[in-house]
Amino acid sequence: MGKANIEQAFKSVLERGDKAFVPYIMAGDGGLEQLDEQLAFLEEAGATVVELGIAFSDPVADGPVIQEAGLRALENGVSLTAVLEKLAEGKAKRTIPIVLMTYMNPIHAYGVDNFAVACREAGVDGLIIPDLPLEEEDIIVPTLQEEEIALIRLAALTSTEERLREISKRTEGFLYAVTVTGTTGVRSSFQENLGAHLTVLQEQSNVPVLAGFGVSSPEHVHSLTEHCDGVVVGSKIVDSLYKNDRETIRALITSASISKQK
Ligand SMILES: O=P(O)(O)OC[C@@H](O)[C@@H](O)c1c[nH]c2ccccc12
Repeated sequence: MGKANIEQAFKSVLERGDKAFVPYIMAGDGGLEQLDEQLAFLEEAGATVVELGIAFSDPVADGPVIQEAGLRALENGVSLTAVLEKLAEGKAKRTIPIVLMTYMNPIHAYGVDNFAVACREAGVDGLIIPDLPLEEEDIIVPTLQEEEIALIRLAALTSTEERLREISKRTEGFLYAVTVTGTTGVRSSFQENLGAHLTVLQEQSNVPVLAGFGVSSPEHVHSLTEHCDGVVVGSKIVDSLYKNDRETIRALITSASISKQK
């Protein structure tokens, strides 16, 4: 359960020599009744952990593909409460760890302590909260620790060295190394010194380092995982799931699995 579940999932992938693959999907894109099947598909396709997004009216870090998926989810009437209920219902059927991605506003509306308890009851193992800076973490960290839920921190390319060290030290579950400046979404290439940046983060961090933002092809997965433990892929997965192009998703997930390609 919780943080330990995430740690175990990474451990077994990395110990067999594979890289970790974390797909991001928007909860309720296609209707919340699809969620259980979507999670089962990702688990069966070989994902390590799933990052599940909660639609929000003001998604500052999200690019166009994720924003549109969020609008579709909101049109389907999806809310944080509805997603947590759905996750709780399907909990016994899943083994793949779940990380929720939500902004602070819906958490405040829910009530911080109630939210942490509801996450545990729903089988949520970790959280990504992009608009929660290190300086404000105290409002939620103690209660997450009590419920043993990991808080995954984001390392930005623009952060100072000192800040990156602090983020690497504090993060739980994994370190989310953001590979580009700006919002989420497919990019054709990455900046030249990215490999060196990821290597520094790997050295500083006691947990796996995963690169995310702009990753959309097996080639990206191969080149990034030369410098880190795995990848997070959002827009490409969201787009492919919307088009029901499951083969593209399978191929992407398999590209992180070195043992399966031999
Ligand atoms: O879509 P991309 O470029 O593949 O990037 C992953 C990203 O979508 C996912 O991790 C995510 C969606 N919304 C976020 C907000 C902040 C940080 C990360 C995210």
